Order: sequence, then C-alpha cells, then structure tokens
Amino acid sequence: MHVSIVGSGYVGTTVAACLADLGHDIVNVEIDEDVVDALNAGEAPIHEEGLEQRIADHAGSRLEATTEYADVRETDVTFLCLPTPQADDGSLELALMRAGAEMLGEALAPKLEVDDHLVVVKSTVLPGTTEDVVGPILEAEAGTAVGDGLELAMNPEFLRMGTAVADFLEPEKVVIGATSDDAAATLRELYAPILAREETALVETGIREAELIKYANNAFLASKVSLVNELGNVAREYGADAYEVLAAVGLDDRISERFMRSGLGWGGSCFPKDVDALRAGAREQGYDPALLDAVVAVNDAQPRRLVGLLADHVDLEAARIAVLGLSFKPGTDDVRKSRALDVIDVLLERGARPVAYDPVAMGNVRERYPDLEIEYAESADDALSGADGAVVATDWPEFDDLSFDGMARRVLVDGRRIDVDRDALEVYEGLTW
Ligand SMILES: NC(=O)C1=CN([C@@H]2O[C@H](COP(=O)(O)OP(=O)(O)OC[C@H]3O[C@@H](n4cnc5c(N)ncnc54)[C@H](O)[C@@H]3O)[C@@H](O)[C@H]2O)C=CC1
Ligand SMILES: O=C(O)[C@H]1O[C@H](OP(=O)(O)OP(=O)(O)OC[C@H]2O[C@@H](n3ccc(=O)[nH]c3=O)[C@H](O)[C@@H]2O)[C@H](O)[C@@H](O)[C@@H]1O
Repeated sequence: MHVSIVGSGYVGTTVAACLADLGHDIVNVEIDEDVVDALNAGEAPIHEEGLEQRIADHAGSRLEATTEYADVRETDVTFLCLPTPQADDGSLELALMRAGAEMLGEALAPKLEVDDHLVVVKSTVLPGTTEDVVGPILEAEAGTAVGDGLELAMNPEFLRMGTAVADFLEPEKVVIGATSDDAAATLRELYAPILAREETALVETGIREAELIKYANNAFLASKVSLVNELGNVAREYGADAYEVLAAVGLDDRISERFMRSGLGWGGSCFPKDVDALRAGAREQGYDPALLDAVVAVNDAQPRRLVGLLADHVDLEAARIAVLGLSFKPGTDDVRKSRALDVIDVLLERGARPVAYDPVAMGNVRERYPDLEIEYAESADDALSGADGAVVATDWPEFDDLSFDGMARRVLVDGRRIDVDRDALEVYEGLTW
C-alpha cells in the first residue's frame, strides 16, 4: 500500500520504518528539513533500537521523506503523527494538528476530485477531535465531504520510548475507530502481518472510543504508578518493604506484576501531558476528575519527599549532591518532564550544589535548560567524588555498579530502587521502602 505519514518524530519515524519493513511504500512529510535530510540519507533522526537499520534498509526505495505535502497525492492513506502538546493551562493544544490538517486538506483537493483517500489520526487527541476538528478542516480545504471519497479513522499508538520498534511491530492490541467499513478494512489490510500474530488483539470501535482508549490507557498506567507510590510511602511509614509487598500483590493476575515500581514517579513527554489533557477535557465536559487530580498530586510530591529524606542526613546548604540520572526513564535521552529535574529544582531551592551525571541525557538538559545552575560530571564516579550525598533519579542499569569510595559522606537516597551495595554506604535510604 502507498502510505504517507505527516510528522516524523518518535511516532511518525517509527511507524514509517516499520510499515516500510512490512512491505509498504512510505512518504514522510515533515517540516523540519534536517529530519527530512537524515531520513533520505538513511539515518534515524531519533535513537530507538532497530530503527536505524530499518531506515538504512529502506531509504531511497520504500521510504522517502519530503517537506512537500503535495506528495501525499501519490498515496492511498495518510497518517497524522503530529505533536499534541499541552497549552499553558494543561489543556490539549491543537494548533499544530489544525495547521497540519489544513495543509493536508489543501494538498488532497485535486486527488479527491478523482480518487478516494483515507486520513488516519494517530496522534493522541481527546474524543471529538478527529470528527469535529480534523474532519471539518479537511472537508473545508479539500472541498470534499467525509464519506464522499474522503474517509476518516482514528488509530491510537501505544508504543513506549526505548522499545518503540518492538512495541509497534508486536503490540498487544491494534485499535481502529473508523467512519466506514472501507476505512477499517484498509487499516486491517495495512496491519495484516501484525494482526496475524496470535498475541495481538484487534479492537474495532467508534472514533470517540478509539480516542478515549488512548487516554484511558495512559491514565490507568499513571494511576497505577501513583498508587504504588502511595502504597510505598505508607509501607515506609510502617517500616515495611514496599517491593516485597507489591511483588506479592502483583501475583493476583487482576493486578499484574508490571508497572509496579514505586519511587520518584512518572515523567516524560506523554503521561504528564495526557493525564492533564484528560483532566482539563473532563472539566470542560462538566465532570470533576478528583481521582486523576490526586494521581497527579501524589506524583508531584515525590521529588520533594526524596530531597526531604536526604535532608534528614545532610545539611543541604552549600552541600555537593550527586544527582544520578537525568532522563525520564532509562534507555532514552528524553528529559521532558523528567522527575530528575524536579529533584534538582528542590535541591537548588534548598541551597544545595547539584552535580549531575547521565550516560546519554546531559546534552539535552544543557540544550533545553541552559540557565540551570548545576555542574555536569563526566561519569557517575566523578559526580560522587567529594559529594556530601547522592540521589538516584533514573534507574540506569550501570548505576547498579556504583562505587562510593570517593564520597565525602556516603549517603545515598535511592528514588528508583537500584541494586547497589548497601553495605558500602553509611546511609542507604529508599524513597518508598
Ligand atoms: N512519543 C511517544 O512515545 C508517543 C507519542 N504519542 C503521540 O503521538 C503524537 C506525536 O508524538 P511524537 O512523535 O512523540 O512527537 P514529536 O514531537 O517527536 O514529533 C512530531 C514531528 O512533527 C513535525 N511537525 C510539526 N508540525 C508539522 C507539520 N505541520 N507538518 C509536518 N510535520 C510537522 C515536527 O517537526 C516533529 O518532527 C502525539 O500526539 C503524542 O502524544 C503516542 C504514543 C507514543
Ligand atoms: O502515550 C505515550 O506516548 C506512551 O506513554 C508511555 O510510554 P513512555 O512515556 O515511553 O514510558 P513508560 O515506560 O510508560 O514510563 C513512563 C514513566 O513512568 C515511570 N514508571 C514506569 C513504570 C513503573 O513501574 N514505575 C515508574 O515510575 C517511568 O520511570 C517513566 O518516568 C506508555 O507506556 C506507552 O504505552 C504510551 O504509548
């Protein structure tokens, strides 16, 4: 099938490379020329395992990138993989989606005079966005009504950063919300090799349901982590080990052992914005999402609690504190809404001198937060050298082998339950255990 993909970030690039791998012909439409050049040169604009090879294999044959929207006319289906960030008040910001839909509609106008086209929203959007915002913009620009050759569908994406390719090619579910049977059939055909897997469920539903499934999924996962954090905080008060408690709780298959790691909480480019968008959307609909508000409140409190634990042992004023890990989770250099940055803010507020180390994310912090007054270390050992205390903010596997010999005071507060040699420390404290 000929497929165009608008937006070539984490999702668009992964979808493009994987669909090319499945045998489809892909055109990526992207406004960032550097990304277009990288893709056409066979290079991955983002780091994800298995992506570079797939792009190198297919660039110049089944995979090409362009800044020209007109090229979508050569394709049968277009996926919108545009960013859906947060507005200042936390609500869903649709300006980029609207702009992309306008350009797409305009580009599709000549094609729709003679041929059909399916537009699929893959970005995370609140219920109603596909039918009430994207659809009408496409109709106005293309001069064709939905159902009259222009078809609409919503197909949310559940991949995780760090395992994007494997998650896309081997998902637990493919969710399709479509305006017509033909649109759903086109997507079933496109995903045929994935749907042939026994482990992958196909969910065919309405467009609004498809939109909400994505938010409900992320809200559930974020809530699960906040709940284990709350239980972890309670366990700590009782002097009980939350990891032992939750490992046993997870044996109940209604609960499951996955996503049970308590500690500093959730960050990243997805959970925070999606939970906030759902809360804002629910309020707009007249519903008060009290539980989701609490889920965010528990998450927001963890960094301060972590620094509080450190302050029980170290006078933070002018203290050199090693911050181990900056990315929002291991396996990625993404620092958006990383809990590590909240820890640093609290440390700075309390007069400490943070010295940060991360194996891959320091460049991104420097670039995004040039005014952040912290020192960057060359290695974890460097960060720990002469430190009056240390915190673990990201559970990079290499931190399991830390040596604390060079520390001025061997005090470690672990926000991620890593596997360090506790006997080598004067104080080992866990945030939730
Ligand atoms: N990153 C993730 O792990 C996941 C993200 N999502 C959702 O997918 C959507 C896209 O997210 P990401 O790929 O992470 O975003 P991203 O920010 O990594 O990439 C978006 C790309 O779109 C490009 N772009 C912006 N405006 C454009 C336009 N008018 N025309 C063409 N290209 C344009 C940008 O230059 C950028 O390369 C969001 O709604 C997000 O919530 C869903 C599942 C997973
Ligand atoms: O909508 C999205 O974009 C994506 O958001 C998340 O994926 P991601 O943000 O890449 O990362 P996760 O692995 O889910 O971790 C999110 C945060 O939760 C934290 N976490 C996760 C699991 C856990 O047990 N404990 C915990 O604190 C992680 O450290 C991280 O900060 C979802 O897992 C994906 O299914 C979804 O597609």
